[in-house]
Parts: sequence; C-alpha cells; structure tokens
Amino acid sequence: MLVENTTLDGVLVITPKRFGDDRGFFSEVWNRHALAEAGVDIDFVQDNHSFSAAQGTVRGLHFQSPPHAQDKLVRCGTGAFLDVAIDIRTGSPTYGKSVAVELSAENGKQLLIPKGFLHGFVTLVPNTEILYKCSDIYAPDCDGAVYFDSPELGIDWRIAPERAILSDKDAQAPRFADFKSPF
Ligand SMILES: Cc1cn([C@H]2C[C@H](O)[C@@H](COP(=O)(O)OP(=O)(O)O[C@H]3O[C@@H](C)C(=O)[C@@H](O)[C@H]3O)O2)c(=O)[nH]c1=O
Repeated sequence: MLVENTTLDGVLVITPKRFGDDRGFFSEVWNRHALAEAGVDIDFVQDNHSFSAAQGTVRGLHFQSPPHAQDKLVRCGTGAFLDVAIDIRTGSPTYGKSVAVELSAENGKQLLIPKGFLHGFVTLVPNTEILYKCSDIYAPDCDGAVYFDSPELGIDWRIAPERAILSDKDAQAPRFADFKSPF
C-alpha cells in the first residue's frame, strides 16, 4: 500500500497493492491495521455505493456538519472520476483550496478526505461506480452543499459547467462566497 500526501494537510492518496495473475488481480482495498500503521486509524461505520450513468455527472460539493461530520475513503468500482476535496477548516492556511485526483478502476487509487472538507466528483466516463467508506452515519439534518462551480474555488471540472448533470439540490446549492463553514 502506497500512502501519499497531497497539497492539503490530511488529504491522502492511498494506492493498495494489486496482485496480478492470469485471472486478473487481487487487492485488499481496506485493511484497518495496515492503515493504522500508516497513521490513519478511522472507525468507519458506513459503506456507500453510487452509480452514475452519464459522463459529466457531478455530485457535490457535500459535507456533514458536526456532530455527524464524516471522514471518507473514496475509490472507484468501474469507470473513472475526478474526485475533489476542498479545505473548509476555519483558520486553515489552505482554507478554500482544493485537490483533485483521478480515481479509476484502472489505477485503483483511493482518496482519504477527513472531516472539515467539502467533497464532490465528476464522472469522466459513462457507467461509473463510486464506493466510499464513512466514519459517521448519514444525518440529513447535518447535510450541506456548496455549488460545485463556485468561481472562488477555481476548480477545473474538465467539462463545460453548464453541461454538468446535477441533482436539484446541488444545482441550487449556495455559492462558496455565501457559505459559512461549520468547522
Ligand atoms: C448520502 C446518503 C444519501 N441517502 C439518500 C438520501 C437521498 O434520498 C438519496 C440521494 O442522496 P444524495 O442526492 O445526497 O446523494 P449524493 O448526491 O450521491 O450524495 C453524496 O455525494 C458525495 C459527493 C458525498 O460525498 C456523499 O457524502 C454524499 O453527500 O440517498 C441515504 O439514505 N444515505 C446516505 O448516506
């Protein structure tokens, strides 16, 4: 397992080892003990699986407020997507800054996004599956969203923003400039 830092403190790219043979490969996609040895000991309580049929589907930018803030460990089942984390830790030197990492079935990379970050992604190919572990349960009362293409964030979504496929909730989310972080 390879654990790499990103430009945002706490956001990690994790690449589990793959054992390839004539059949394909085997990989431990999450091993609590191995991750703890690498300094990441998180008590995950929920596994999520989402499927997006169309390329250019954007989900996010989402967060859950305390007391149900979530760490997330995100990976790709099939297809490929650009996964994005934005620092919303008040007082952080990188507040409002983002990292974007391509996660695909092919590269097997995972992104660890701690509490105190917005999370979202855009699918890069049709029929993309996203799998992620969360350290707290879904709590609709703590659920929040920021508009993905807020100009202050300057994120390159690799698509024309007006062509993004969004939920109604995400299309109506407030701009980052109007957002008050609960972290
Ligand atoms: C996130 C979530 C949703 N739901 C339900 C609520 C709703 O009826 C339906 C779809 O929910 P959403 O539209 O919020 O799904 P989605 O837009 O895929 O939301 C997800 O986006 C990514 C970027 C994240 O980081 C996740 O934490 C989550 O916010 O699923 C659950 O039952 N449990 C959950 O954990």
